[in-house]
Amino acid sequence: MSNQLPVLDLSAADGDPDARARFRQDLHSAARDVGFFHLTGHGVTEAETEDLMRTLRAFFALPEAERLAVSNLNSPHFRGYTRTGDERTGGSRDWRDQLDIGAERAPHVPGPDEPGYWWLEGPNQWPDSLPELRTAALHWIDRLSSVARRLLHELLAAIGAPADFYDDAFAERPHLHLKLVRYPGSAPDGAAQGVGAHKDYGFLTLLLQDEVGGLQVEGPDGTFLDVPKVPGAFVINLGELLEVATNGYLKATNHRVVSPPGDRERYSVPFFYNPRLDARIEPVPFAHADQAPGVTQDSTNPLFAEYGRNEIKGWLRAHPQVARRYHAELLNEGVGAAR
Ligand SMILES: O=C(O)CCC(=O)C(=O)O
Ligand SMILES: [Fe+2]
Repeated sequence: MSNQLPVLDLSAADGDPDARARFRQDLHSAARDVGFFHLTGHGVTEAETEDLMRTLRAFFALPEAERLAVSNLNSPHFRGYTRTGDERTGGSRDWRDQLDIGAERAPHVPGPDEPGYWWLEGPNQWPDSLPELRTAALHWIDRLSSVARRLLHELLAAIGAPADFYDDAFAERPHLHLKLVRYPGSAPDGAAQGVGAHKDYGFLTLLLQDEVGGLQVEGPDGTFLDVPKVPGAFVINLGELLEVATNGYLKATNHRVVSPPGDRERYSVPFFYNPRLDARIEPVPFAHADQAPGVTQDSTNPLFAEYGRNEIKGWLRAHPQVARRYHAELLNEGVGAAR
């Protein structure tokens, strides 16, 4: 099955009251029933998108040595380039390479009384020979945060919650995260795992994908549906913190990427709209709170209301080499127990 997800037009939120009410209704159902949808009317132009994609292609076309010069094995902050095959999801090897980028900040080495998740704050690594990458990526982070902020406000209003309820959680030092990703065709052993089934850890993910396809979302009956590209649209999905925030009324949805056939490459750019690492996500009061079933109980993937804890569990299990090299003490404490 394909193309089953709703397409929502964010510009309707600024339209007449009827259009806005309809938009919120559709947003409410899409977020509650599937947790995945396409978003148009976001205001990001084709030229901006083309600019980012051109830079992304230039990055992956660099000689491997230049990509490895910014390897995340150099970074206790999990920033930089991950080689194909070095990342794991669901305990199995993913077949993609990627560059992890976040807000540009000085390293935050946690003191003895500070939680280990402060390691996630730190500088990015940029390839010397592609200075335009830094400009394009930081611009994209800026643009998409304002789209995500509007969307989160609309979503909260749509479920009958105060739209600004989480503004403090995002104030000053939101832990924004961008990934440039390449799926380089199928792995030699024929395993089809581009990235294994998982949920995202924060509030909202805004994904730009090319035409190749392979992204799949898990439906309520456990089968995975294709999410083909809709021109001009971002794919939006809800992360674990929105599930925590609404006590399970909204669900973080499992998704995965199946490797493209043969040596066909696929590119994607997920942007994760995340709050401050030390934000504690209090339950939001909202109109349907009495229908909330509680958050998903999964002993292999506990959900934490303190965002930094929820985030670092994911990094430690996805990047075992970085974890072993720099964070043995966190592994020993059981932070990010494998799933
Ligand atoms: O590449 C994609 O389409 C999705 C990637 C993804 O789900 C992730 O990196 O969290
Ligand atoms: Fe994801």
